[in-house]
Amino acid sequence: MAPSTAATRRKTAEGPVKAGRILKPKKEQTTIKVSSEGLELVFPDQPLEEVYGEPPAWSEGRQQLCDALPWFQCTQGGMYHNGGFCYGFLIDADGGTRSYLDEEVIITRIGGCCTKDSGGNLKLEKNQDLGDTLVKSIITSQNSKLAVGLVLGKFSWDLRGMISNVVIGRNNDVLARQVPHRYNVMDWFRITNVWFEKVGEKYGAKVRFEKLGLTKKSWWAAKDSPLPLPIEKRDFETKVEFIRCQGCSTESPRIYEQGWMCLQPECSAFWKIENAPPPTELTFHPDFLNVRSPPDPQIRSAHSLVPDLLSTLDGSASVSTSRFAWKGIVCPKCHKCIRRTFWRGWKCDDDSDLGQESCPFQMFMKMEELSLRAVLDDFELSPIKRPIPNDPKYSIAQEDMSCLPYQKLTYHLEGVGSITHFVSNREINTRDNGPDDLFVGIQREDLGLKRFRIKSSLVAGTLTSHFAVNYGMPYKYVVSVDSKGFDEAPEAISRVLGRLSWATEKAVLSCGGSYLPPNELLILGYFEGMKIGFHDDGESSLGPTIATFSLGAKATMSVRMKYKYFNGATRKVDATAAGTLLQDDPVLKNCDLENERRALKEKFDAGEISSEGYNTARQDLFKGRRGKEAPISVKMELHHGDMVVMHGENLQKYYEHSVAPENKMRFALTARFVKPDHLSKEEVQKGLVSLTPDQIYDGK
Ligand SMILES: O=C(O)CCC(=O)C(=O)O
Repeated sequence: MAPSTAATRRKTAEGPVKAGRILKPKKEQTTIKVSSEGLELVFPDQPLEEVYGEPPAWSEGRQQLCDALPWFQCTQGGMYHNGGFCYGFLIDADGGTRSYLDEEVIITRIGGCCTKDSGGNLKLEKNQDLGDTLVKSIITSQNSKLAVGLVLGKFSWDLRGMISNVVIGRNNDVLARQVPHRYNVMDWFRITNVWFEKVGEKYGAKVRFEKLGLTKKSWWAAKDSPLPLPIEKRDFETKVEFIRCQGCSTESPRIYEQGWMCLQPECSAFWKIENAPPPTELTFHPDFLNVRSPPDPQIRSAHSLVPDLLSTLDGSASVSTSRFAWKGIVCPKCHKCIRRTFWRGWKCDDDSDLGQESCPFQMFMKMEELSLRAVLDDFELSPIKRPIPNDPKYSIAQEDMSCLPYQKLTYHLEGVGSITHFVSNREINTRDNGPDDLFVGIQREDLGLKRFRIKSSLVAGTLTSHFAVNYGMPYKYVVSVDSKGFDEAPEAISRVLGRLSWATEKAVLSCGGSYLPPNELLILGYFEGMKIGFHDDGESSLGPTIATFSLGAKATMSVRMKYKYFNGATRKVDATAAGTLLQDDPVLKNCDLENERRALKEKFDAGEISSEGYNTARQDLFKGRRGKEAPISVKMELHHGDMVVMHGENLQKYYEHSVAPENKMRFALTARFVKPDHLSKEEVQKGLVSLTPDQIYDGK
């Protein structure tokens, strides 16, 4: 027999708890509630039992976990599947009715096909069958003898000032164990059974996992529980009984104590014990819980449970800036999953996950300099003068000779603004203190580049896919980046500021604008595979001009109209709810339904239709149309040494841009004018620029 669990059986006043659906109690409640298909059972709180050990890896945030574990790369949902296989599974608050967990066996629902009801509880909204992607991938992993990594979530809430940790336990009751963290890596498990249960009027899939390594006591076992029996003393003879259904001739296992049922949803005998619906209080058959599969060397995991990324880093620049080097690691001291927040490495008490206890571990690499040869495939082989792209899909640039040796290309977006691309070349790049020297210089400085949390991210805690640091006036847009004063700026930064001031002036004056000297410089650093997604740099505290200087790897910059201006309405929340109409539709050139929208706007402006009439007409116009992203208007290849100046407030208001570098290391240094109003004296002080004559750039 398998070792008996030492789980404390918890009883309610009414009797044993029959299900493991956990509801978050309201603040003032002092009891834990467990629902059994609508029936809420209340039992008194009791002290938490200590667990036997420590998880091999853990995190308080989902992002950290996913960043460090290759077998659990899903920031949402309970299952990580890829290419048709299930690799990782989260056992969290909503395992469904009859969830079960002991030291070696876990039974839970497969997830998916659910919506949240008004209380935030998951409800099956449609039948989950063998065609469901999650069900298919779990069955494929089972058939392929692929072990699945399990993560135990802590369902915690503050109960009378103490954190409760509730785990579903043996015979469907609830274990109150001190699960140490929000996410706790358990172990590798084999999938032993996948079947369907009726839930209300629908049916959904369930899975039984069995721990692969039976020799070691599980860390989540109760502290004082007995050690597991040695393998040679285990009972591998007990088997789950399989019975053939007379209706569909398919075998189903005997899973429930109360009787055998056909578990094929399409069979008329499905979910019936002797032709009658089963009792609501179903429990698992002891054999189904106690059966253990004999060791099978063919069942293996596809990954390491806790990858040792650090041991693979040799300190060379090409390794430390590669894609895998900005993955998370598992702290070798405290086993916390840590993201690579810092340019030079990892720090266990980084501030990417707020409110965590700290551990002194940090791993900062020396970061050897990367040569231009390593990041530019066509270094020394690239054309001295680049042909101007004239793909009719995109806006065509106008070239002028006013800034030679730069090729000066200007894209005019009617009624919106202009984008000026200063295309560099070998002559410019190789000059003393030019882009080639600056690429080396900037790598030598410890600029304090860091990844920050994206404030508006759909998935809380997402970090930017680039490192950033700000100099000069504070710039708090998109991410809040602590600003350092220009008086602390290294030489290379001041020289870049000189260049960007030159480019800003040239671009702005040539389109009749007024030049505001930049007083802020944001440095972005990209490793292999990093990028900046679509965003705008518009903010009322910023001037209308933004100038960017590129160093290192080539990148593609794309500029497109924002969704709402292209479509005339905000994004639909879901297929049924229409997006909100723009209050004041600018009807930009090349927006969707441009002529129709313009005609309606003209009628409205001329007072021929009321505001309701205008809205109804627009709603009719957009009816049944799927909104879509605007096509790319301007596409630019940004090369080492190039500068781009975006000018016009409306450009940031109506358009957005993204940049995707192509190789291992790139820096983008972006200068803006931040309006000094509302800033403190100290903040204004940071933005004071005094370039030496040598740092002022003359365009050569
Ligand atoms: O990497 C780049 O060139 C883009 C920089 C950028 O978009 C920004 O700083 O807002």
